[in-house]
Amino acid sequence: MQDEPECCVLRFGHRPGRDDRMTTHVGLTARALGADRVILPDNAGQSAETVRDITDRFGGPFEVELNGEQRATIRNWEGTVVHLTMYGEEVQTVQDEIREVHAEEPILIVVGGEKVPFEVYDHADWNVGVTNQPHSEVAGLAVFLDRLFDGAELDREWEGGEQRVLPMETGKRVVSPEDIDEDGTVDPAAIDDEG
Ligand SMILES: C[S@@+](CC[C@H](N)C(=O)[O-])C[C@H]1O[C@@H](n2cnc3c(N)ncnc32)[C@H](O)[C@@H]1O
Repeated sequence: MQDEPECCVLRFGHRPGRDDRMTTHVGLTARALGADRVILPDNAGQSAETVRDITDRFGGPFEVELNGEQRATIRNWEGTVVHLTMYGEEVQTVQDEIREVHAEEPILIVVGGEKVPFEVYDHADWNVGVTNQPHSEVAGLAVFLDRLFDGAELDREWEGGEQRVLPMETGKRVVSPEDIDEDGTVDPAAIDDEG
């Protein structure tokens, strides 16, 4: 997040068609929950477009990169590499140590799709399990980011974009960022009820 060393998510592997929604959701979850960048495989162009479009509409900063050299990106990462896997160490055991290291250096969080090769396990500084049960890369990423940022990502401020959602008990309210004062007050005339 802002004012910290970079947090980047790498989606390892992508099967066009079958993985489209999952890969898109990895990108959207990375953006929403505090990462600065997502690296998607170069055959995931449609997912990249969707995540960029959401960033344009709802704000950033957040970078989306397409990169076919995934193994090299992991190997050459200058910082800490965390690989999320059901076979890894318990997140609750290693989260404090990873948070301390991330305060000093960039972190690359690798999530798989299809089978992840052993060299990724071998190269990672930490292989981390969000439980040791099989589930999904999106769920694992969400829990891990929340543990990494200790909940601070929920209060993140967004810059730019075209719209902000106003949280409310019932219904949907969306305004333009320009209609929100620095103290968070919203111009009542700007409120656009969407039903
Ligand atoms: C559906 S799994 C498929 C894993 C694949 N069959 C393999 O053996 O490498 C896709 C991804 O979800 C993530 N994942 C699944 N369960 C997880 C868990 N318990 N903790 C952390 N990540 C998990 C991992 O990143 C994994 O690569």
